[in-house]
Amino acid sequence: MKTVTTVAELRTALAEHRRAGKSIGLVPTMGYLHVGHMELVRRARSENDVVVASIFVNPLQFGPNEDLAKYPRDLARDERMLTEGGIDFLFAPGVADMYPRPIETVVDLPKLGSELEGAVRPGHFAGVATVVTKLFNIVQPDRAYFGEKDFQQLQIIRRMVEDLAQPVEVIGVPTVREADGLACSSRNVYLTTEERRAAAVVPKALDEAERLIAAGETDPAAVEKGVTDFLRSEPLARPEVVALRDPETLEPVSEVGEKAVLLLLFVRFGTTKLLDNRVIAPKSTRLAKVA
Ligand SMILES: Nc1ncnc2c1ncn2[C@@H]1O[C@H](COP(=O)(O)OP(=O)(O)OP(=O)(O)O)[C@@H](O)[C@H]1O
Ligand SMILES: CC(C)(CO)[C@@H](O)C(=O)[O-]
Ligand code: BAL
Repeated sequence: MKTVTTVAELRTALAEHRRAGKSIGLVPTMGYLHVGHMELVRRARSENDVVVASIFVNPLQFGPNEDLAKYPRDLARDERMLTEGGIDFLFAPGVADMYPRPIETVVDLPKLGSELEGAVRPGHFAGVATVVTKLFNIVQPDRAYFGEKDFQQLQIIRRMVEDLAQPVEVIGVPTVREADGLACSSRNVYLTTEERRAAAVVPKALDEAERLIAAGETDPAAVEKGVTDFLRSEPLARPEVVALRDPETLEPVSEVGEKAVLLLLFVRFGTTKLLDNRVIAPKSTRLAKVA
């Protein structure tokens, strides 16, 4: 694996492979890697001739009061993990490499990007869409890999690629979890021992939603309230988003049970924000599965 920090160097290295007709897979990350990231790497490795991972803690997607400065970083450890994962290039630019001048051009999805997590983090998804577009332009990958853990991000990137005809296949990878069900996340290291124990309530809240819907609840507001109450039964959990939505458009649903619905959670423990979600299958499929 070769670590590259400048746009020019990466472009030169990849041009040769592209000329030789090799397919290129991209795994964009902010580093401090864990087994969730490595699952993206494994998928990319199995589906492409050349694999590029990027590590860039993108200032554009952090709000003024967010954790940009303290975001966990360990490049040497990440390099070891990516070498083991068998990737070809690590693109690890500095801020001056990615943004030599303050950026004037922004990719924004004002509607999709301002809801749910976007309502709690104004401007976040414009920062994500802009940096992902720039990474796509630099790497020109055939395929790019994103985790379903960040479900809204994945749908925003899919929509951006469709709207702007970006020539990339976007691949969503299922969420990798810890033994107690908590989704692996770089920010889990911020949790105190007590908060980490308490955080197991988040995946359990997804089960609670399934239970309520399987028991016949069809009113989305009632399911959202049931899940919020369940989360609040854990004193350290502060639910900020508990929303049932259409999995593709992310729009509110009027009823649950007939169609697949997305449950999206954004829950704070102290200053740490945790995300999780589940697409809950329609009743008919669940019955079919039982039969
Ligand atoms: N548990 C996971 N399973 C699958 N993919 C994941 C998981 N965690 C992160 N990813 C994906 O890895 C990519 C890079 O994510 P990122 O570097 O922000 O890590 P993260 O663990 O989500 O960090 P944070 O704690 O800051 O949210 C994203 O596409 C993200 O969805
Ligand atoms: C996609 C991404 C690498 C863009 O900075 C980031 O939002 C992330 O790690 O999910
Ligand atoms: N994991 C998504 C990137 C972020 O929280 O900024």
